[in-house]
Amino acid sequence: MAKPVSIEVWNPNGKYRVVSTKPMPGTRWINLLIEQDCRVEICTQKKTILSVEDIIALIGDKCDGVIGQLTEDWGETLFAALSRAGGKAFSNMAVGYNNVDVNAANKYGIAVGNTPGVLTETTAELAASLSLAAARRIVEADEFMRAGLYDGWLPNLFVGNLLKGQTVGVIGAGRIGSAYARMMVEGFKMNLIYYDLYQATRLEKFVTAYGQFLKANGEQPVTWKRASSMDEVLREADVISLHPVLDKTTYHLINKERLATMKKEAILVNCSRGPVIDEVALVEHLKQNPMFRVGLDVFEDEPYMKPGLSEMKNAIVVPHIASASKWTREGMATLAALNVLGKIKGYPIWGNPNQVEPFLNENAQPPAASPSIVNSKVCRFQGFKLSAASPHRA
Ligand SMILES: NC(=O)C1=CN([C@@H]2O[C@H](COP(=O)(O)OP(=O)(O)OC[C@H]3O[C@@H](n4cnc5c(N)ncnc54)[C@H](O)[C@@H]3O)[C@@H](O)[C@H]2O)C=CC1
Ligand SMILES: O=C(O)C(=O)CO
Repeated sequence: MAKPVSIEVWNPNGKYRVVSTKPMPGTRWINLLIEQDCRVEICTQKKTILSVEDIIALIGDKCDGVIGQLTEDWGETLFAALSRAGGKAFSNMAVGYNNVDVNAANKYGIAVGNTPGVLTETTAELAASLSLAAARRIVEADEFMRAGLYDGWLPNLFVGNLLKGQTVGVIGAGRIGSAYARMMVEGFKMNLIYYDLYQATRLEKFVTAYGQFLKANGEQPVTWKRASSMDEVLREADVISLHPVLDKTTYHLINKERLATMKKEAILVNCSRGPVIDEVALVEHLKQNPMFRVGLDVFEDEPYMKPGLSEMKNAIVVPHIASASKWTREGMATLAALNVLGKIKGYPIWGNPNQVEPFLNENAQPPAASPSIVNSKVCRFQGFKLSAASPHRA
């Protein structure tokens, strides 16, 4: 058993014990729990990634619910420990939950929450930033300036790619992929090609309408195409951004063979999960193709980078910050806390996890519901429909 970890306690006499494995931004999430008779314990240990043993120590003998992080390994061992402690709910403070073994949670009847929607635009904005930074070589140019190497304007200095009129490719056109596509199409007048298992109807309508608007104003219209295979996107697009979930079907989706099919001067952006790209193959491809550029927010073995990646001038690397805007991170904390609280209090599940705004309104009590439970079909909850008459907390 690991040594006891350091904690901060709020509302010590609360009836329900809720543990957060990390301090999270804002205080609304804490207040919402306290108002509903929860004792909130926040782990303040100076250790970025908690081990399974650390979390078992945090759960202790009595714990009603845990708010955890995507860096933690929520599998059989932790769900068994939470169940022994009387726990009913776990929520990731993340939309992605590839770190959670949902089957193990089901086995112990524990609800698993995630935090969709509140990070869509923030994450898409970072993907757009990386696309731009890669296209216009912003990081290389910044390093050059700071190194005192600039001695005057030159016709060939840091020449990059113009995005206007080029094709943006999106793999995984869900919430974030679609938001990114809209930004690139509207912001830079790029044409769209996308691949997803499902049709992105709203996105298609948006591009069609914007194309018509441009045409009516005497400009070249933008176009869209739903690709029948991922390879079609890789072959045709100039900038490709990855936004699928990480699962067995998307592990190493981008590998040596697929990199070879991409344009020599293409830009690849990844704000999904690191293992979607075979990072060793990527490093080799970057070495062989100096005009190929990448913008990476996520890595195969976080917090590490595969050997050679950090030396590549044609790679921009940032430390998994795509959802890091204040509003989003505070909102993620709120949704995660309300997922756990909802299950503890026996509230139903919100009908539409794509519309979580009512939970984020700081000027009103949130609905009496769990915003997003991914195993709701297995964990028994009452059905709950999103409507104007939705019950609100007193
Ligand atoms: N870097 C970061 O900080 C962040 C990363 N993420 C990652 O982004 C992912 C996507 O988030 P959302 O857009 O909210 O989820 P979403 O569920 O709305 O979108 C995921 C899309 O991927 C598609 N998909 C699944 N398997 C596929 C396959 N084999 N090929 C092509 N498409 C496939 C789905 O049909 C869906 O449309 C999350 O699961 C998470 O891992 C999310 C937020 C922040
Ligand atoms: O939400 C997620 O899935 C993240 O990666 C962090 O925002």
